[in-house]
Amino acid sequence: AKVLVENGVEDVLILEATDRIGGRIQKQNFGDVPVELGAGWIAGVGGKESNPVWELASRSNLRTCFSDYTNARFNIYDRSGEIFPTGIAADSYTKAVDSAISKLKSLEALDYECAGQLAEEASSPPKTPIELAIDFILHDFEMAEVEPISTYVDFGEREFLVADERGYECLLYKMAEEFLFTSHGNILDNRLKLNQVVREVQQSRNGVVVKTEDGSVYEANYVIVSASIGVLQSNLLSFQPPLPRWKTEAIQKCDVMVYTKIFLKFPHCFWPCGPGQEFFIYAHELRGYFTFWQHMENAYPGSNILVVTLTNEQSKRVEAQSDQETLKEAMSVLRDMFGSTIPYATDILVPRWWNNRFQRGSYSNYPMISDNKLLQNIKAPVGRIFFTGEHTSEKFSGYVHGGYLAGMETSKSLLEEMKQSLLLQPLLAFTESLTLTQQTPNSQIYPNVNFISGRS
Ligand SMILES: Cc1cc2nc3c(=O)[nH]c(=O)nc-3n(C[C@H](O)[C@H](O)[C@H](O)COP(=O)(O)OP(=O)(O)OC[C@H]3O[C@@H](n4cnc5c(N)ncnc54)[C@H](O)[C@@H]3O)c2cc1C
Repeated sequence: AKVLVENGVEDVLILEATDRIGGRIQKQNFGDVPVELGAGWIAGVGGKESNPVWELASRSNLRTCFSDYTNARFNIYDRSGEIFPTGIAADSYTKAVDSAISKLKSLEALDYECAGQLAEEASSPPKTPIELAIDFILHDFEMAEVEPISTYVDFGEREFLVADERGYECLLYKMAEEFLFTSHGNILDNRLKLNQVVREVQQSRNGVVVKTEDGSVYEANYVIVSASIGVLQSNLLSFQPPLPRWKTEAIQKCDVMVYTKIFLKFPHCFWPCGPGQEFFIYAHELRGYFTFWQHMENAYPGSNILVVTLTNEQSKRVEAQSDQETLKEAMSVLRDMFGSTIPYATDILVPRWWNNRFQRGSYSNYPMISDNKLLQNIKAPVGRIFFTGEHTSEKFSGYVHGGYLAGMETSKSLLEEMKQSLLLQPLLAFTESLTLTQQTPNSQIYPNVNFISGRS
């Protein structure tokens, strides 16, 4: 929206389903400190190019902490609370990396259709708890993307955790200030409409009609849909006429990753907090079972908060049960690692990204071997409807900077399209006056653009 306004398209409307802007960037106070339920890190810093989100953060003096994961693999606990000896951990890690790389190479060498099964057969699957834990860390975190990972190659390998009272979302408010009317940090501009759940997008030759859940109807020349890939896969939004098959097939083919950070508050700290101990791992027979832990003492000293990250099936499982059941499970894991005398957590916070009908997951995850056509089809406009969001970013899908850069790129494509249609206007008007006798041709192009979502 900011790019459009800065290029003279002032008549924009942002329709956001929830009562806040930010989407998957969301701060919540927990145990006296602000925690990030969604994006927490600025990933890709210190490289040859500057990450645009890092630049925004620097301009806002956002407080961040460097995250050093290098030691995590040497902090692997077994179920009796013993830390695996460094040699065993290093060997298991090397073995898992080699196996992942050879699996990837065999996938690349084979036809995609049958590659998955053959590669599975070629590599020996992880079996022991330590192998399963390392496999989880590698595939659900470090190597979840196709190599080379553009974020690290272009912007650098360092990652910084946002630890600022204003939250990661303050970057969005800062951006809003530059093109919307704001006062004391509140957005008062009526071009932002909150609590507007878009349910239907109807397009015709002349424009687009957008209908929301509360019965409001908006008309525009163009629409940009920036709902997540999970929402596009769900039945929240309907399109009239229906989207073409190449579009719906591409949308359905993209995987959605569920990533859940569970926060636990304790009366005091009982875990090691020295250098290299921010991240630790629990090895269990069930892959991904409360595997990846982080303490928040580096971000907020004295906060006594632990964070455990679950993904995919484990995320969906805990979302479906009560927080008290999840707390019981987490406590039993912590007692395995640190003994039975540790205090019981006084509070728990379990975000539910999968069951959130305005998200349906955490971020897009393109198949390891996918042809570029899939992404091109997901982002391609359909007539007057344009698509944006992290899932449309060619190089940075899954990240905040992916969403940010995709928004700018989509708006530029739309500006280009508007320019082209203005150039064609006299010609169209002439043809219409020939065919529609007695009717005044509607040759006026409205500058307004309806824009779905709070994130550009
Ligand atoms: C738990 C978690 C951890 C993450 N960690 C990181 C990280 O550390 N670093 C990083 O860079 N990235 C991370 N990400 C990814 C990052 O948050 C996203 O890639 C990015 O924020 C997506 O921005 P977006 O604008 O594409 O989508 P969103 O932020 O999802 O914006 C889409 C908006 O559309 C609205 N909407 C949906 N449907 C409708 C509708 N029908 N009508 C109106 N409005 C609608 C939604 O409410 C939302 O506000 C994480 C995400 C999650 C969930």
